[in-house]
Amino acid sequence: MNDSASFVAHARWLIPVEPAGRVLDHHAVVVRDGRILAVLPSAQAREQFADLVQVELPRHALIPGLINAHTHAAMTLLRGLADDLPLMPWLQQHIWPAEQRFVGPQFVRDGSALAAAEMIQAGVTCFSDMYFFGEETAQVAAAAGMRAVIGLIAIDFPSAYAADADDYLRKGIALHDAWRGHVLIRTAFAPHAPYTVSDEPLRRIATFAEELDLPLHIHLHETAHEVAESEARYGMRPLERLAQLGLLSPRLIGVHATQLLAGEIASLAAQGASIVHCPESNMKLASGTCPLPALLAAGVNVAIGTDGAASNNDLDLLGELKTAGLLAKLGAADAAAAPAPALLHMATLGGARALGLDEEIGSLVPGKAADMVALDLSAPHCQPVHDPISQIIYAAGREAVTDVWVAGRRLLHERRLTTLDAAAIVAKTAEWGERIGAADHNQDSG
Ligand SMILES: CSC[C@H]1O[C@@H](n2cnc3c(O)ncnc32)[C@H](O)[C@@H]1O
Ligand SMILES: [Zn+2]
Repeated sequence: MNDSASFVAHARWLIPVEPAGRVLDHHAVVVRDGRILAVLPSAQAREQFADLVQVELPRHALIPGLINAHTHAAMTLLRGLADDLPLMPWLQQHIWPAEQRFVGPQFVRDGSALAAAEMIQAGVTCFSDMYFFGEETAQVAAAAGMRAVIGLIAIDFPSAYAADADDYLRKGIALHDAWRGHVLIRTAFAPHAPYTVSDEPLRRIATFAEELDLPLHIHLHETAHEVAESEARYGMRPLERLAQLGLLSPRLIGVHATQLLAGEIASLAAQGASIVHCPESNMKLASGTCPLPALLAAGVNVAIGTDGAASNNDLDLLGELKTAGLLAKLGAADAAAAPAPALLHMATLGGARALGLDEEIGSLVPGKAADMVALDLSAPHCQPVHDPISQIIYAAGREAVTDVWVAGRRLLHERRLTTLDAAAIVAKTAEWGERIGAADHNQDSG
């Protein structure tokens, strides 16, 4: 652990997330060896911990690091490639052909570095990824000092990454073994979706997830078309099929969930499963609306994700929270739906719980890792600060993020990336932009 992992951060407002909705004025977080030792009034901290470096955040709110619970990091290189399409034509006619043509280790490395830079600048300290060549994303995240949960993917069709179901599983387990015990990198099984993974691999994945004690991350009930196709093909809805195959458990992280019956919400709650809400991707692809207020009312653990940059088109998690709040209020015709503290919970403790990391991250309490984000609320568009939590979500946004720490290491220092070379990343991205832009991605255009 480096020296800088021990310090005292003094914030104008400290928002620990636990207990929910609490805002502490003029409080400090004492960090020792990358862990939170204490949270206490600043004046007291200055006396008791005078020997440590004092970090001053006089105009700032200090919150737990944000957790992007569903993304495809390397898809930053496909940002804006195919807008204004619904999910299946978007995937089948544009994204999958482009991936077949371009995705390889270097693509994933460069795209993941771009995503890491964007996410750190937006206050994201941990992301859960689902993409080909996860080893590359793991290396990029670890080198950047970010936490990541790398998806051990499975899909029924061959790719540059793997030939068949056995190959995907073998490579996934090798990836898991290679990173076992790493401080920042974890893994999760990540079968793509019920409509692209057959029964046999899904059954095996459920068994492996139990044996290895890993989460199970899958796109689920993303569109009405997915549900109708499952009914026609299997005689049941996707969630029911997953339940029959042994996937419905506290490990399950279902992403999107725009089509849920009341009984399905009840069984997700009863099983302790988690849902990742991706409102902007759902809106952009016109996939449907995740019933956030009903999920929260039923006690389902809800996290938030951006999805990939090709269907969003950014990795701005605070922006995603604002969208989630506005959409919930409109959809429920209830301005009290999804209050700001509940939204912040989704991006912190809710994400941590979904990923099985809630003992380690998700709130600013003693014992947890010092994953923290400082936001400067002094800009005109953030003034006055009646309610810092509301301000962060509805007025400040990612532009206010000035400093980011993971396990006490400062990855963003007064808006400057410390572990990534932004100029080099942008230059490499421009090269990919030219290569990808020069190609024809529309499978229908002959
Ligand atoms: C097996 S790697 C992940 C796979 O998922 C594709 N993808 C990206 N966004 C979505 C989405 O919203 N729904 C379904 N699939 C998606 C991505 O392009 C990769 O092929
Ligand atoms: Zn996705």
